[in-house]
Amino acid sequence: MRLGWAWCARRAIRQHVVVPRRRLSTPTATQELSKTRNIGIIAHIDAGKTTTTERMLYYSGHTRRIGDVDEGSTVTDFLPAERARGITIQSAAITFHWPPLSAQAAAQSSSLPTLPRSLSPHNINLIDTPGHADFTFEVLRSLRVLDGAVCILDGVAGVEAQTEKVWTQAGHYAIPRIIFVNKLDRAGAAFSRTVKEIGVRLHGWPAVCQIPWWKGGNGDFIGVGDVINLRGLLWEGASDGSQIRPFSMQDLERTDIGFAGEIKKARVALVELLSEHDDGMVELFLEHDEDHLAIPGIEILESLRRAVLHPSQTVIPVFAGASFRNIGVQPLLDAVVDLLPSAQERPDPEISLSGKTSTLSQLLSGTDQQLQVTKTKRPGDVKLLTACALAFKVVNDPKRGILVYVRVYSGSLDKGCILYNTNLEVAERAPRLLKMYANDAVEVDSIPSGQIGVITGLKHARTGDTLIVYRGSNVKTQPPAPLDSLQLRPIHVPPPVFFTSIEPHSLSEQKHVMESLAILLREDPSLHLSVDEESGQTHLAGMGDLHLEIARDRLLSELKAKARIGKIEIGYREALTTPTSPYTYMLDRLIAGKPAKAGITASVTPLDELAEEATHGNPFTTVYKTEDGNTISISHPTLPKDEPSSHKSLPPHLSLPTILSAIHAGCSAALARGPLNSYPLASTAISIALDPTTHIFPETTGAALSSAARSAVANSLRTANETNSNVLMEPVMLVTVFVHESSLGAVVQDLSSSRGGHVLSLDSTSSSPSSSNSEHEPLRIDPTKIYTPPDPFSSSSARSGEGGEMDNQRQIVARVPLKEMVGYLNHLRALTGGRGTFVMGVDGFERMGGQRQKEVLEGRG
Ligand SMILES: Nc1nc2c(ncn2[C@@H]2O[C@H](COP(=O)(O)OP(=O)(O)OP(=O)(O)O)[C@@H](O)[C@H]2O)c(=O)[nH]1
Repeated sequence: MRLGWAWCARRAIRQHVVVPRRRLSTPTATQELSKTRNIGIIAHIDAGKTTTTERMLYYSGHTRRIGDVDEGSTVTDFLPAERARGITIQSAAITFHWPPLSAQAAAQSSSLPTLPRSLSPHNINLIDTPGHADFTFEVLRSLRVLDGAVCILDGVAGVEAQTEKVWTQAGHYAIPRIIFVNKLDRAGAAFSRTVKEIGVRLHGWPAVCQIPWWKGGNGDFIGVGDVINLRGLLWEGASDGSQIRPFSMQDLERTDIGFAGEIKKARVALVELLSEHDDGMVELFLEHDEDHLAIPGIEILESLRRAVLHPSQTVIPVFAGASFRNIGVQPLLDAVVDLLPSAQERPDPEISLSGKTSTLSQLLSGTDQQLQVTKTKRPGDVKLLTACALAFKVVNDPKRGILVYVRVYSGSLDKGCILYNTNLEVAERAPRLLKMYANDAVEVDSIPSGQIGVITGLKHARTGDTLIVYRGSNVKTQPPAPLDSLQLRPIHVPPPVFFTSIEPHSLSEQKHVMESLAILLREDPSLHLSVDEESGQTHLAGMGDLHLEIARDRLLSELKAKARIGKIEIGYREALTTPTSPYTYMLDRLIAGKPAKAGITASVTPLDELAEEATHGNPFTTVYKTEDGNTISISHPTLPKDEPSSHKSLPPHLSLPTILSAIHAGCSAALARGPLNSYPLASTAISIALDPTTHIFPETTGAALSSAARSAVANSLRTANETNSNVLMEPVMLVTVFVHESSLGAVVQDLSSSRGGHVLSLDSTSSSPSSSNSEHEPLRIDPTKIYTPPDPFSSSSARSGEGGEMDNQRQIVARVPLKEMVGYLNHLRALTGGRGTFVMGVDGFERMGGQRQKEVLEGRG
């Protein structure tokens, strides 16, 4: 027997064939979408994502040597900061083919289910995602553009906390997933236990598609048993893992009868499992006289595929390997092609338009009832849309400048097209389009729907922005409403909880420092920058201390900014305790050499959500919400929003939208710095009462209104602080800790007594906070009902499989102040003998106790 991919990869590698660039750049427009896989690799930090990706690139013939994470020579971890730390920080998107293009000759058909899809070359767009909790938003942003995912688990550590978190997030996006249990060569590796954990902690039925092959039953890890095709695959000979020797069941029965028997058991279990989830498999089973072993491998593959593509995926195909030893990667690539969907097979992307949500195809076909209502005035306008894409990653490449990675969802982005950015409300031309092959780029003329590519030369687009092309577009004009508000898959980024100060070494360095910061912010919108005009201080805020550490390193080393960076501190917030009376600020001075005049009447109150709800939908009131749970409510009783023709009291150069956005900007600036200790305000409601007869003059400009709003709000906040003294709020985290039962008491005691946390629940690991809060209850699976092959090393492993320690795993969910969680991992490890893990996310801001507030205000916090 000869394996198609093994043969092709071997030939490509033997001849040192790096597939010619021009061939790779075959116009993507002509490539069949059905032969494209947009996939991501998700996992816990250090599970082996980068190591596996390097092998994928090598076997696809794309690289000539296998990069090594430990040597810092990988293709995907290409930022110096990533290489230095050996971790992935930024998602890199790479395109390659599997099987290699040279396998074309071996392919006879790929669309018919009589042969596996993996016999003919497919275009794989691979997004490598970071594993560290501080980079959760990197992961979320990547998830939005994926059509499928490979989750890599460390076969020693099993399912880890971060994996569970990302897995659940991927589930919310309904992304079909398969699992690769990696590192099976390591001492303590336990495949069986890991498979059971998949069932219990990832809430799905593991479909064991491969079982590990240990030499002599308990020796080195040498290959896998292929349960789908009933054979053994032995990696031998070449050290690069390119030579794989297949063993038929007959061969195995002669040489390793125990292993052959286990493959058969696994096959029976696989068919039984599929029969419970796929009617097609029941029919096949009956057709083949109820003989589990007689069903052809291709039929098993098709049944698995149907189960994986089911919208609420409950069957999780599991594969085995050790990437570092070059074992298992080629069949994993086959599984990507065979089991994960093409863009055509994915549900329509979610959009929001004029604040309503719908899907892209409903919008394009005009079938969405909700949207019909909002666009009644000009229903034809959405038909002007010719292409729609999401900028999912911005990377500053030292050689090529700013690269904007996009996923196209409809139409085609053509070289030179004019893109309208609906987030930033600017239009810009796309001068060059590229396809990225790791560090290599190939210029293309277009990026069609369903594909991932790169635009260079854009000046504005940031990570997360929606880019549209419409008929009649022009760099100077906006698209007609409602197209101008179209947003693809919007995500919510919670407020930053750490910050640091940045001070350029000298005035002459300031420009470069600010430009470098602007690059960082374009790349990563979960970083926030605030410049305080009064003190001249610049603050950079982020989601975690590592997040800011990496930003700092990149700023200084990579972008060569010359600045002093302060220590990383917790981002506290300020809040009011009582409301203020309305305060009017009248501005009358020169701005940029011209007379400017404007008035603003503002009052500030602790946020009352009910009152805010009551104003919703009122044409005489405009409400903005800011990220820290503040609201800015502007009442304009003589200026109805939907009747601009009645705004006769306004000077001709001012429109209501200009006025509102200027006031919004001024209020936001005032909220960024509170009077108590210069922290931003949270849970504060600003009310502005706008009366054109007393606040707007012929000399009123947007800048004047903004400045007046800022002063009015800042004065109100100061008054509140002087009379009633404002309070500090601190970030509180929702923490989920996974521990063995024996450590439960100590960990709970530590969280609730020493760290001032509130334990919300104690549970077995079969429920998670994120899923239990959701409308869909997670599937609870009895681990004794999951098939697994025996673990030869189970007695020496840290956790046992069948029942055993896994049943004694406990999950603690608690709310704990962030300050108490700094450095918690080391403490948890000490309390749990190294076995406890945790994940956390911001749950909100809470008022601090008097003593703690005093400590922070005195600089001891
Ligand atoms: N023994 C063994 N070690 C492995 C295997 N795969 C990866 N490693 C090692 O595990 C460590 C982490 O591997 P990476 O590939 O960087 O893991 P990662 O998941 O990309 O990590 P992040 O980028 O930080 O999220 C490295 O030291 C690898 O050499 C394997 O199959 N066996």
